[in-house]
Amino acid sequence: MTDPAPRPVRSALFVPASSPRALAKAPGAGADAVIYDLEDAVAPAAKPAARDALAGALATPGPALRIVRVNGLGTPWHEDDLQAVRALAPDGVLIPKAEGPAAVAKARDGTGLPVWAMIETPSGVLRAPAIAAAEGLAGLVAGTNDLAAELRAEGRPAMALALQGIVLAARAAGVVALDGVCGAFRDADALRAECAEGRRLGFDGKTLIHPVQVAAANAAFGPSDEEVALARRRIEAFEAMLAQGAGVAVLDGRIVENLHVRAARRILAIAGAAG
Ligand SMILES: CC(C)(COP(=O)(O)OP(=O)(O)OC[C@H]1O[C@@H](n2cnc3c(N)ncnc32)[C@H](O)[C@@H]1OP(=O)(O)O)[C@@H](O)C(=O)NCCC(=O)NCCSC(=O)C[C@H](O)C(=O)O
Ligand SMILES: [Mg+2]
Repeated sequence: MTDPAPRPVRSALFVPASSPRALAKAPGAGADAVIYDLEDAVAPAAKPAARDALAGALATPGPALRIVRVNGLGTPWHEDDLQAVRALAPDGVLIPKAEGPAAVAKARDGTGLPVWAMIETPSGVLRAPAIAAAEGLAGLVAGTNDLAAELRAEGRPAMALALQGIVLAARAAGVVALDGVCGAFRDADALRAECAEGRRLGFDGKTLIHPVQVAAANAAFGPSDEEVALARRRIEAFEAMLAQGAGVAVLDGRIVENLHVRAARRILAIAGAAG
């Protein structure tokens, strides 16, 4: 098992490519990634214009990772979307409703970009390990709205197995795992609770639908000051122990082993990258 790239993706803001105001606002929203959406946020009649609008939106590089969500395999827009994305060369392409590695290969071959895959159907959940292991796959994204509808599930607890399966598949393949959106975008408490739950499950970050949600996700999925301080102390304790020729250290009454040091280094890398 390898670890996801240290570039943090604590927050990934969906922005409808059909909304000029949102397109203008997204790069400055403070999210680690912006997902330019051509799929569900864009009405069928608006799709060609939304595709054209991406050229302007992606013209200026920004600090955020820039990913375009195309319409799915089997829709009338998929091929044109892939072609447009190849020409625009963002940082990645996101495929919705992924149900197998073939869809990943098609997106990778069609765009030449790292592929992100939404897991949001029962078949997608069951095949998440193969999707995550596909060549060129950078991350899995839980699509909790579609998934809830398809499962006829009510609320996140009813989707626990699926969410854990997505994290499990991502971890086994060493790719990033992003949690689904919190649709109640004016409800700060609901968002905080979902972020905390997502982090406990092991997700690296959360997808979002409104700029007002970015700060909470960055805070929840980034290491806290306490975590950074503890990580530093664990590394120091372990290195001091190594210098004395011992195999494990003890800090605050708890054992510190190699695995804790690896986790501590990852925390420091994320904290450093996130500034
Ligand atoms: C939900 C919204 C429709 C609300 O929009 P609005 O009513 O315009 O909100 P505000 O008036 O509060 O907006 C204030 C300003 O912020 C800009 N804005 C709003 N949302 C975004 C955004 N996502 N990115 C960038 N900027 C944004 C507005 O333009 C206002 O700007 P200004 O006028 O200049 O002040 C809207 O937030 C929205 O459309 N959100 C995205 C919805 C979306 O992308 N949905 C699809 C992805 S989620 C999904 O598909 C889940 C998954 O597939 C699953 O199955 O679970
Ligand atoms: Mg969806």
